[in-house]
Amino acid sequence: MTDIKMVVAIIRPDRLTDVKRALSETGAPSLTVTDVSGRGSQPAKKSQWRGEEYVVDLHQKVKVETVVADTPAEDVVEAIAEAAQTGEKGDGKIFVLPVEDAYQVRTGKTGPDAV
Ligand SMILES: Nc1ncnc2c1ncn2[C@@H]1O[C@H](COP(=O)(O)OP(=O)(O)OP(=O)(O)O)[C@@H](O)[C@H]1O
Repeated sequence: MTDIKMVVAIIRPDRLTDVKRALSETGAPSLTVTDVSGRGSQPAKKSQWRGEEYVVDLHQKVKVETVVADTPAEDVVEAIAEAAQTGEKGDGKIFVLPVEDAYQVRTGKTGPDAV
């Protein structure tokens, strides 16, 4: 049976348009996008509010979740990485997770056919 994988990418918000395009071109156009904030090795920023200095250590990012069955997860990772990279700290990370099963609400299909 075909493996189902979820590729979770945390990327810069301004790379989203290019990442969406890259995913479509790779044959994996379906995705879920969430605004998130997070922390990696990107340094904290100092800001001021009403004269008080404070540290912003959580950065605005976008989480892109793509579940694939027929398209290899490695291709999805490569497409996202290429489209999301600027070379600066904070470009993000990509994780690949196994997916137990899938269910298509409209048709009742399950497994890879539902993806
Ligand atoms: N180990 C992790 N677990 C969960 N989320 C992470 C992890 N590493 C990074 N992230 C998420 O990815 C975002 C971007 O990470 P960032 O690019 O700063 O990390 P890095 O890959 O460690 O460093 P850099 O690419 O800057 O050298 C973080 O703000 C966070 O949301």
